[in-house]
Amino acid sequence: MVNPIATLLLECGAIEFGEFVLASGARSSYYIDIKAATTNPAILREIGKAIAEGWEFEMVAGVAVGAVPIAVAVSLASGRPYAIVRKEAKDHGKAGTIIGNVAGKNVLLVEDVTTSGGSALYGLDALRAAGAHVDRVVTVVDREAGAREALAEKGASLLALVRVSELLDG
Ligand SMILES: O=P(O)(O)OC[C@H]1O[C@H](OP(=O)(O)OP(=O)(O)O)[C@H](O)[C@@H]1O
Ligand SMILES: O=C(O)c1cc(=O)[nH]c(=O)[nH]1
Repeated sequence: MVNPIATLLLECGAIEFGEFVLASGARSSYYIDIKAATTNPAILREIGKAIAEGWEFEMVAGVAVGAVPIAVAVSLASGRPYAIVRKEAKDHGKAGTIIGNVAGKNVLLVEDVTTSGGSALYGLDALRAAGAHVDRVVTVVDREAGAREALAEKGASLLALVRVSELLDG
């Protein structure tokens, strides 16, 4: 295994086999417990560094909850500000869906795992509606289950630190 992030995911036991229902409603015989990786500071730091060193951007953004620690790690590694896309709009205080001023910014959207791409598409639409320029999504693990194609239809490319086939095929 030459992909250092894939090695870290395997070492922390993030790949589990069993019966799982995914966010999209699909069923799967395996699950990438990405939170096992992103709650580990050493692994989170490496993920943040890999994304910060891999791509150019003015701001990084993530959809709550899973992508938030990743956006923060990328922000700390790059010195660039981050934004959070809420799953539900807040209706009190500074109401709204997006935390951070993304208008007119070249924003890199990050995801922890992509399966159907539903969460990434939601983030893309929300950021664009707020005036951000977003045409790239970087995911830690792409399950190679349609996200790439779904994002391409919206004019965005999906870039993955790890493809699930690398984890499953060894
Ligand atoms: O590509 P998709 O089919 O959208 O699936 C991937 C999404 O599913 C998971 O989120 P989940 O809804 O479990 O929420 P969480 O991040 O709040 O845990 C994961 O964190 C991704 O955001
Ligand atoms: O599609 C999902 O919901 C999903 C799949 C997976 O392997 N890991 C995860 O955290 N979410």
